[in-house]
Amino acid sequence: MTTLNLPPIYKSASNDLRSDTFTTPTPEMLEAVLTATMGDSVYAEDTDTVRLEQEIAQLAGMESGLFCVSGTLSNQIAIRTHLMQPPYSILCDYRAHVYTHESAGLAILSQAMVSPVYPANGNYVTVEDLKKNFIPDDGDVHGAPTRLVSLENTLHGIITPLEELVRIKVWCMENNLKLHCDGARILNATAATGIPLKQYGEIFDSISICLSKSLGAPMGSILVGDSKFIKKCTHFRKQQGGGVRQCGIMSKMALVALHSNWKSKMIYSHSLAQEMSEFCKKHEIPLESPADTNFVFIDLSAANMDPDVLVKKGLKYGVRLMGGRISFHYQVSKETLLNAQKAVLEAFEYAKQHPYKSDAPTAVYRSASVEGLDIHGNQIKEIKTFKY
Ligand SMILES: Cc1ncc(COP(=O)(O)O)c(C=O)c1O
Ligand SMILES: C[C@@H](O)[C@H](N)C(=O)O
Repeated sequence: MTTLNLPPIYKSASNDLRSDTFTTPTPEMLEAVLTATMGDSVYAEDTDTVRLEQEIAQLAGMESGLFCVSGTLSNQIAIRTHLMQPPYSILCDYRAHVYTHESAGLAILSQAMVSPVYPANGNYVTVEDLKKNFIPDDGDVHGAPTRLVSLENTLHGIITPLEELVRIKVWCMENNLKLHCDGARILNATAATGIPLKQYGEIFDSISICLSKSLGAPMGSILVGDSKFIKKCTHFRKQQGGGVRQCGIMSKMALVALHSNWKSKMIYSHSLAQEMSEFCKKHEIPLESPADTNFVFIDLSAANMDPDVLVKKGLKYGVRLMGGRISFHYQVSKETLLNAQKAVLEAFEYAKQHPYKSDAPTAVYRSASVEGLDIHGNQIKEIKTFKY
């Protein structure tokens, strides 16, 4: 095994709590690239990619898998493939990524209306919530009948209980609805609950499984479903520019991540989130939702906390934050957790003296670096306000 002399750019994301998307490739992943297969993936000729797709599909108990360069692409082509003959609509949580953060893909690619669902329990959607927002295909020309339910598990790090997923599945079958899972962090759910991915696979018609989130690969997702469905998704993937050539470079790094002890890595990140959650509770810092897995969501409005102050406190302690969402992943160090706790507590104490109220719409994520540089590398005059 050669020892690559990596340039500093490959610094680990040990102090980056903006998202679990910020993990950087490990030296082992980079070494593996040197022996990656080099087939053209548009023709499904790349052995490492085919292997990755098959391994993930098998893990999920599904017939086929398809490599997508992003979770957004994976979600959008899945939903597009399930839907036939508009007008139609989909049901999803009002916070769902497919609805709020995929650039209106549902409206543009699928021509779908969305009925956003507000869970009565505040955390995860139940079948009762869905029934309240269901649009029947009863011939009424005013409506866009519900054709698909898209769930996100985990959503904001919250796990939907298996029994609720089963209840939703039964209802979907009774109403001839497709059921998709945005499983960007379904591996976190399976690591936290011990429920095999295959059991989730029995419930959903399709699952988008991100490689680039807590699993720690640098890129990509695997969309799983039955073979006929995946064959059609391949068509939409090409249409959307997702047919990539020598994909083995990416697939080999994902295989390294998949063959590592990913469950214990995720459980470690969940333990950090738990420590942060307990710390917040100890100091009566309000949280938006339970820290079931790798996220802690500070309730900024209840805390009267200015997200910009929190981000700046983070920088003071050498921690990268984006706002009230604090994201943990396996590369985060214990030292970073302690520094983040200092930053959060100081921001909370500051908020007591300078309560922050804002009715302005706030972005949830940001595309600019928290180090004060925008995406073009120009110095940001001031850090933008955003919700998380
Ligand atoms: C829940 C969820 N779904 C889907 C995505 C989209 O994944 P990608 O960023 O790879 O498009 C993300 C963000 O990365 C996400 O957080
Ligand atoms: C920014 C957002 O799209 C990404 N999925 C995240 O959770 O960080």
